[in-house]
Amino acid sequence: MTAGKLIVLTGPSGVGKGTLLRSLRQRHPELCLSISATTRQPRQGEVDGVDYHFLTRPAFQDKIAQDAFIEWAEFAGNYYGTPRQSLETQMAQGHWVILEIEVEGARQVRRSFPEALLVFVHPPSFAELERRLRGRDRDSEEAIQRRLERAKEELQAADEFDVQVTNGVIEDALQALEVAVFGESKA
Ligand SMILES: Nc1nc2c(ncn2[C@@H]2O[C@H](COP(=O)(O)OP(=O)(O)O)[C@@H](O)[C@H]2O)c(=O)[nH]1
Ligand SMILES: Nc1ncnc2c1ncn2[C@@H]1O[C@H](COP(=O)(O)OP(=O)(O)O)[C@@H](O)[C@H]1O
Repeated sequence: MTAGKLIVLTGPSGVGKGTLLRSLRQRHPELCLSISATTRQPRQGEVDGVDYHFLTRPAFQDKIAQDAFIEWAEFAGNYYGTPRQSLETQMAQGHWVILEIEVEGARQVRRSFPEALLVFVHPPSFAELERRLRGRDRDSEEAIQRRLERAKEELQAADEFDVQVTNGVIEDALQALEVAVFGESKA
């Protein structure tokens, strides 16, 4: 069995990580996406076990105690973590696995998996980040404010990562991401 590759996509909430990953996986269906656990309430249309594994805080804390996450972090008042077992199974099968996680979790992955490829996504400007967060109309004003506060810190950490991509024109960002992951673009 060959070990797979681990790729981390990080950057502020609302920058377009999820959007980029959806497009990347349309072009490269062989890429596996890790499904995170969270204590956040499901948004309308989100499905347990598909978008996230939705857990109560005590259940999440039990899993922390059992060392069931390869990384976890608190973000905007909720816990988020990457389940260890499914990731290790996919990697052992030789799959390439992508994590879409915030910066603190990405730092933990760097420590545990130094060979992982870590990609940081920038917004074209802070004003555009705010516009995207508001435009998707999914979070309360309080949740948006917490994401924007956190974004300021996260943007300062960009230099810690292997590759930095700016998500201005989506096609350009996708191409840069493809080059980072595969060494070439299909576009
Ligand atoms: N550390 C960590 N962060 C995660 C994980 N899953 C999601 N996140 C990040 O948590 C933040 C909030 O996620 P979410 O509430 O779904 O909001 P959204 O990404 O802005 O739509 C985002 O930056 C996600 O990338 C995880 O397993 N671990
Ligand atoms: N390159 C882009 N140009 C304009 N809008 C974008 C771009 N990428 C993403 N968006 C929009 O920005 C919002 C946030 O994107 P999303 O993928 O949910 O971000 P994240 O997963 O990083 O929180 C969505 O409404 C999405 O359609």
